[in-house]
Amino acid sequence: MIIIKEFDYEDLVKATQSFSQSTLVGKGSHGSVYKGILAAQNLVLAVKRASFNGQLQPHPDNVKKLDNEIKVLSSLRDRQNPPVVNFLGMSRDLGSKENKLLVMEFMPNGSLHDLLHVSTSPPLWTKRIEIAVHISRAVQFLHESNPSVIHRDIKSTNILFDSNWNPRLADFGLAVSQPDSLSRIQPAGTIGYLDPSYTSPDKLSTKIDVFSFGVVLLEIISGRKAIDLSRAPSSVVDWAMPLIKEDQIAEVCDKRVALPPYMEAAVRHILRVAARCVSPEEENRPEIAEIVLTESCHFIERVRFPIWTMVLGSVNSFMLLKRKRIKSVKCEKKSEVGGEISRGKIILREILAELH
Ligand SMILES: Nc1ncnc2c1ncn2[C@@H]1O[C@H](COP(=O)(O)OP(=O)(O)OP(=O)(O)O)[C@@H](O)[C@H]1O
Repeated sequence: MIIIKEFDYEDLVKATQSFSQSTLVGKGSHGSVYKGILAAQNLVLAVKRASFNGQLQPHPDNVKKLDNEIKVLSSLRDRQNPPVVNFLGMSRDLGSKENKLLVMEFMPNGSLHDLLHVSTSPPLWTKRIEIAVHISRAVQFLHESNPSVIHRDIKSTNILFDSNWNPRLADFGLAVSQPDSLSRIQPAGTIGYLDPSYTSPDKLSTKIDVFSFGVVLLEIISGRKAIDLSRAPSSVVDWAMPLIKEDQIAEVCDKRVALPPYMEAAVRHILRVAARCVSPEEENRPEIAEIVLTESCHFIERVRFPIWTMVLGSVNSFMLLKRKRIKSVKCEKKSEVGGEISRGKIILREILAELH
């Protein structure tokens, strides 16, 4: 992986065709992201610029958020292949706020939000579980980084897929790094994902990310948006919680894709984890490490187990077939050896002979 820390501003202007509409990927609350191609280095980039908010200069609040994003992403850069969007660098400091640009690896496969709510082919259940496990690891990576990072805006639009369709956490505009002066940071986030008890700066903790992660889990399993005003209740949490409590798992599951019976246990487990994550009381929510280290192993084991039962099932059918075919052989063998040879041994010997 090529890591370039500082990009020439003019090169980025050229790469994005002067921030043309045709290269605009999307606009967020504080910045716009453009797709850029640096032909010389054979790099496809996502270039983020602070929004101007109708002014001639980028708005200072937006520049602050972009600065924050650069600071947090650069602090997470050390690890190889981090589960967050790959930070490549920024524009060389020319002393002008207008020229401040964040440069990331381009994520070509859209967001989890699009996959769940826009795509005409919603993800299969194994993919959903894989995504859930990946995101839990990404959140753990942030919380266990040194210094620890709280994302504060975990949501399906901020989970982007890389070229291998692995989900990565993006948009660190609201992220806080622990040594920051926490007492001055006002609560922020996105309605529908925001921990309702996060009402004052002193309530900031990693558990607010755990709450948002729980909402994302509910979204992944149900295929419902975090907030859908066309439904009652509009919040996925308010809708799903009573159903999970009554163990009405099938009711919560996205009906666009049939849930294979062997995956029911894994999905039930994820929904129970989600219910704990979105618990109104912070102390009842698990730490992300607990979810990743214990629960995700269960997800995988529970999903893999049926594969083994299928393999064992096929071996069993094969044995039965063989058993029928060698029934007569068995009698001949018995008389041949003149002794009591166990039925199992003969069957096994015959099968092994055939396999040779
Ligand atoms: N590295 C990237 N590669 C490809 N697309 C990206 C990348 N980063 C962001 N985007 C896309 O650019 C758009 C703007 O992203 P941004 O993170 O600024 O805001 P947002 O998450 O959409 O909104 P908000 O800031 O309100 O949370 C989104 O459509 C997002 O999917």
